[in-house]
Amino acid sequence: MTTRDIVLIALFAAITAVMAVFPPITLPLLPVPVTAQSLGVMLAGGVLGARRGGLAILLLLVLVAIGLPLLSGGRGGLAVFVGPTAGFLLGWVAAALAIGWMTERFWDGLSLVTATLICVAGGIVVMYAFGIPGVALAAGVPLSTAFAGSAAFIPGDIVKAVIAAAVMVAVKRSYPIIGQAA
Ligand SMILES: O=C(O)CCCC[C@@H]1SC[C@@H]2NC(=O)N[C@@H]21
Repeated sequence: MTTRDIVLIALFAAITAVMAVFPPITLPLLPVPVTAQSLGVMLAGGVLGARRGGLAILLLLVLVAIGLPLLSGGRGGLAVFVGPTAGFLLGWVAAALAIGWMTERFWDGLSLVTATLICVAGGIVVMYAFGIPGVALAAGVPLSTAFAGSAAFIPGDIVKAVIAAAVMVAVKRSYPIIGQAA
């Protein structure tokens, strides 16, 4: 781990935190907001790779846990880790790791299409695999309701996946971080 790695990890934790300035939007069925922060998660994994991307999101969650109001709506503190969005928060780390791992694996041929598919696989499939059971458990709703309620996030998350993919491809061209010697 170099000084540059630490700076990049802190930078992407900060970028994801800043995305909390967009007000949370609540949809019917579930007490889980639409948030721009899942875009930060995709960017962390897709630009930094698995290890640094996962650490960036972990750092953000540690700062949230110690009470900083870095989640949308100015939320923070330990309570969020037992609330209805706890599964999604855990899924953020898993998603950054998965997106980072897939980006490293497909680095040489990375195109807008590949990067979008990677962000959808990590930022929707992996993230929701943690979030849906988490919200069912914490909010006391059936898994089917958690599943149906979460489907409403998909269109927005696909838009975020395309934006993240465009950034990943642009960064790969101009300032590649993945695939570089530390
Ligand atoms: O702020 C929180 O406590 C976490 C919110 C998690 C929201 C999830 S992330 C995936 C899905 N897409 C969204 O826009 N919202 C949910």
